[in-house]
Amino acid sequence: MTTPLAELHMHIEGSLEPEQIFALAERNGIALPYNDIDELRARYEFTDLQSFLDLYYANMSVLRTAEDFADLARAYFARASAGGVTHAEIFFDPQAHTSRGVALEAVVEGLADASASSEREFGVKSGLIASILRDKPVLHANKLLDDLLELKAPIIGLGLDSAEMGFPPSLFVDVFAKARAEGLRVVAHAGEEGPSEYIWQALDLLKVERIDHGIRCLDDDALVTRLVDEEIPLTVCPLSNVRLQVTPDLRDHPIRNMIERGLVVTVNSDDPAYFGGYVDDNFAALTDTLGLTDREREILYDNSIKASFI
Ligand SMILES: Nc1ncnc2[nH]cnc12
Ligand SMILES: [Zn+2]
Repeated sequence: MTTPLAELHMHIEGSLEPEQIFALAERNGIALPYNDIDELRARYEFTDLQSFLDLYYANMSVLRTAEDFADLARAYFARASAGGVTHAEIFFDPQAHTSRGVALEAVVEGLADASASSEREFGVKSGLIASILRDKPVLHANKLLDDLLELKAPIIGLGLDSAEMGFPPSLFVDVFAKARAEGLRVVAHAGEEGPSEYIWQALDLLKVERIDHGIRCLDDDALVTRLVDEEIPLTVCPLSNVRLQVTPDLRDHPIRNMIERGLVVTVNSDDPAYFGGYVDDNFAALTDTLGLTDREREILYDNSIKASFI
């Protein structure tokens, strides 16, 4: 029997592979600013989070219909399943689509359709987490939640992502309070590029149940103690951290230190089409580079199931 493994931090738009970008551009009659896949791939060199986000949002132009979103999610489930994933809680960024004229209904319909059959088709139990773009106006976030509730979108939770610095969790207290009151599970990206203060805010003000990334907690001993004592899971993304230069090299990645300090760490791919691979590729890289032990792997797998909402 396969060992259960949950992927808890993966943006479905970040699983859009270069080949799919070209196929969807052709299907939807969209002109791309690249002549071929190699020219596109040459752009996958990032200096920080924003340099990645610029390309990530630009490439979404090919996603137009419910079918596009369903195909994207099915391709992810197939690949994740091959990599040993049995549960997946996937983020999507509704505002990145509605802002360019794609109806929220189309986004939700496509993703919900693929998610509803992921267990039967791919052996991956799944749930959807709508994520707020924190670098957009707060009023847009409130409207997004209202629209999702009105649509009765089959989401399990609300998240917070996009450019972190200068967009603290404190801006989103009201929308997170409403989401919790509506029975949604809540998570937030915090402490990826931003300071440990943003992790405190996500816990104290948004009352999140997991922190996405969170590696900057290591700057703050009192925060580490809190995260350990309250067993707050951190969804860490090692290859992402290296590609976005949050960590200089995988050899320097603090994941072992985090495990040793008793943090509830999980391993995830974040944006697998952009950062060098899926969750199994992240585990393989940790094994090759840091000599991840069988015991550490077992802890990380166990943590992923404990931290899962589904
Ligand atoms: N690593 C990341 N950080 C913040 N927002 C994101 N959206 C997609 N990937 C992200
Ligand atoms: Zn992320």
